[in-house]
Amino acid sequence: MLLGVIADDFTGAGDIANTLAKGLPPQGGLAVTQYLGVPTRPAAPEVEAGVISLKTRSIPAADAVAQSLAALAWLREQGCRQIVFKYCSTFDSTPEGNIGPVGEALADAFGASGVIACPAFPTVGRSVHQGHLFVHDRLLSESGMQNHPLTPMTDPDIRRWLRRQTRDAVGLVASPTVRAGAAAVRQALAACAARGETLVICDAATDADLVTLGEAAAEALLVTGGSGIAIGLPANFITRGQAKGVATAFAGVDGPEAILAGSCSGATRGQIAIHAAAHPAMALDVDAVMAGKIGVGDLAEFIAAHRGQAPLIYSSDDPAEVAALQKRYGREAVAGRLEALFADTARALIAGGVRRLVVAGGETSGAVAQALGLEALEIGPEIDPGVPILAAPDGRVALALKSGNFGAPDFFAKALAALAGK
Ligand SMILES: Nc1ncnc2c1ncn2[C@@H]1O[C@H](COP(=O)(O)OP(=O)(O)OP(=O)(O)O)[C@@H](O)[C@H]1O
Ligand SMILES: O=C(O)[C@@H](O)C(=O)CO
Repeated sequence: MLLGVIADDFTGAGDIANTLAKGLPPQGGLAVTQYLGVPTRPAAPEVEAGVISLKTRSIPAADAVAQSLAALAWLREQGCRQIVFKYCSTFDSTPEGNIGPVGEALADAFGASGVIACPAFPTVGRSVHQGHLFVHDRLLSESGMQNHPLTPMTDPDIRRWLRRQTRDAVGLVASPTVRAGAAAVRQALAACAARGETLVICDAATDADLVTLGEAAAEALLVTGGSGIAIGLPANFITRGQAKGVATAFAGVDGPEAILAGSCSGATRGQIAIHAAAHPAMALDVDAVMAGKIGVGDLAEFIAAHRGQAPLIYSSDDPAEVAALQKRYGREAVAGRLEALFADTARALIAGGVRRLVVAGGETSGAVAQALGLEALEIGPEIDPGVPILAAPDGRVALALKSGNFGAPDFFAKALAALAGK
């Protein structure tokens, strides 16, 4: 294994696995496997990039650090020459972490400083200008992310936001330097390192900027960022003759289907509205869930009753209703209960014969993927930017795990068709 990724959530892991598998024309990408948690066995010899999916975005910082270091240890045992710490393109974190604590702990493990930190993902509108993160033409803090149920993002100055989480000062490599090319970036990162800046926010507004950052990072032991930071990395290994450059393949999986949505993002709620207008959809009554009046049996029954019609179950609600529920029950309690319900339901559905499963939301997908106990997934073609098809190695089940903000308006129907190989 050449390249190892430590991802702080499951959909984010799929996102960067997709980027690494695609690579850039004409070279192509790497042979990628996504692992669910730290694997207990060595990687298969053909794997060139291994992406370890953790669920560390919203847990206490010390736990996130411990899990990330365990992932690092396994990836080093597999011989990785470079590690990427993948977090969200909207920099999802709290003032306590976990981007800062995990980033610095990984840097310490390598004795590294002047480490790139870049969440930019221009294909889906995330760009960094003078250290400020934008979602399309809105500052992060006015993009809807200020209402996120777990990690409300209220400061678009991600250098300042990250500094609240870190031990050391945070650097900035702004776009004039990035536009000056890889050598200028390397020089600026070295200057940051000399000033004691462990993590360095790097501007990027286009894929070309990310390719430059990737080129600048060719020899770096550690890189951190959103999936965009990986755009240029496969080429480094392929041009050096260390990796072959492969195209992804997927034959399709047919059979019963289900869609589960726990994401409350604007994008997911829009996708739910479009899907529910033409397909069976069950809106969860969260008060009834919290009271134990609705359980796995009810959800599994709904899916079974609508087999073949692309049935959807969702807990997603608008920010005001989410805030009211959180006030009533506590943020962690309601999130935990819903995630457990979706996870147990997914396990029951797969046991009952469902073979195509679409899940919306990173935390929700993490809970579901853990419950399914799949250790490794192969990366198939991209459904929409940032969302690949994921296939169980035995070819029995195919999954689409969608980050909250990703996907076209008709994503759910599109994903089920893609999982069937259509
Ligand atoms: N109606 C609701 N009220 C309160 N919390 C909810 C509700 N529905 C879902 N949740 C919780 O909100 C969280 C949503 O996070 P999740 O990561 O699944 O989606 P997301 O944040 O939109 O996606 P991503 O992390 O990929 O951007 C989950 O913990 C989920 O259980
Ligand atoms: O970077 C992103 O936006 C996604 O991969 C993600 O991590 C959302 O959970």
